[in-house]
Amino acid sequence: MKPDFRQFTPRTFWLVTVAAALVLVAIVAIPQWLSKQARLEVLRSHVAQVAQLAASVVDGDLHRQLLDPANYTPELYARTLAPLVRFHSANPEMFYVYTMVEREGKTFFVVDTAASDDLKTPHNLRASAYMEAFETLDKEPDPDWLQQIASGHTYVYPRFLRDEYGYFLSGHAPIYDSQGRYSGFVGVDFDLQYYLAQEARFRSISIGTLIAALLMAVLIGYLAARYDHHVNHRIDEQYQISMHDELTQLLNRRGAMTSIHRALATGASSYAAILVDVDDLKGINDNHGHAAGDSFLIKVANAMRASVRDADVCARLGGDEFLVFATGCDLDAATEIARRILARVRESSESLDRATFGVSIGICVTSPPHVSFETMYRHADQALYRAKSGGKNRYVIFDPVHAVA
Ligand SMILES: Nc1nc2c(ncn2[C@@H]2O[C@H](COP(=O)(O)OP(=O)(O)OP(=O)(O)O)[C@@H](O)[C@H]2O)c(=O)[nH]1
Repeated sequence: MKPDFRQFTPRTFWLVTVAAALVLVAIVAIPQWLSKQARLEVLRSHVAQVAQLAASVVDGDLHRQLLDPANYTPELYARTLAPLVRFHSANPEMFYVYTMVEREGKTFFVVDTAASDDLKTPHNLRASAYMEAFETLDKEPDPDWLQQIASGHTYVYPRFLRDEYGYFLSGHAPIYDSQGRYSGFVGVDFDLQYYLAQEARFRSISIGTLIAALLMAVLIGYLAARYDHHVNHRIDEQYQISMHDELTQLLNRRGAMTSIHRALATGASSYAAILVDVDDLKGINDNHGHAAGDSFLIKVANAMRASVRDADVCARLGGDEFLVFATGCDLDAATEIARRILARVRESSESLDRATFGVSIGICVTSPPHVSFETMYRHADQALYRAKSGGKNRYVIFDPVHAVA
């Protein structure tokens, strides 16, 4: 059989897809987020090392002299700057390389490699002037960052920060003169673009794995929804089989009882129980074979089905006993149903070429408040007994006068 791919339960599809997407995206995204943090940490330690190297190339004695504006000469500035320019030219991934000094909590540029014509850099840099004040536009993440540098630590910002030169991850390392005195500090700036260029290589992998996770979630949702549909379909099929008679496809006793209880709950004005019993089925079996008996049972079932409304309960209770349970059905309507069944059975037995084939019918009609199926069934059965004893192939209405307790 060709599979029908539309056969699935949409509700299950969406529930499972969303749940699977949450789990899979979390499984994919959390390691990605953690590895992004790890990559930033790797970059920070790289920036720290570069800052330490830059600090080590600065002549601390010259730099110490330059910290006092009274000592400033272009010549002293150029001599102090020269080794830093060579260092910067050898490491073109850096943006700005400079030195600074702190005065009363504020920072001022001392030398800046961007001020040198000898600097070899692919970047278009704006040079800061000697003793130009510096300020970040973002809030300083560590209020004591200057104290940390002054006490000998290499300080790297925890994240990229914005100042008037751009977005940078900056590293700062202290400079010491030949007597070991703290003499200002070096700054190296790594531009955000540098970081983004590194990250771009990971981004396509991240997006690819996220899309794969989402597609996987959709597939899981679809397979779960198909399985759910299949299982429900099988359960439904089993339920239908358990409720129906195999030979006639009418409801069986269990199916009848379920439908009757549902019908009784509707609180209709009247109910009719019409019991139909095949006449002399044993004789039919004996004389014409079991198959003929079966065939007649099917004809009786068809005659009953054709004589009632779709909403009425039409069942084979077992053997040769059938039942119609009709809701909102008064005595006239019930009698009419019985007549129709008899007529149709007669028609079908003519086609069987056996005038003796027939059914007997017992009718019981009741109105609320005292509607009990068990009682109705018993009364219909008493009426049926009278139909049989009265000569068969007829219907009899239950008469309380003949009631047997
Ligand atoms: N062919 C066939 N016969 C069945 C089936 N179920 C029950 N029977 C037969 O139906 C007969 C019912 O016998 P009885 O209850 O004596 O009823 P009856 O022979 O119809 O006689 P009356 O009801 O008195 O008219 C039995 O011989 C069962 O074997 C069935 O599914 N197919």
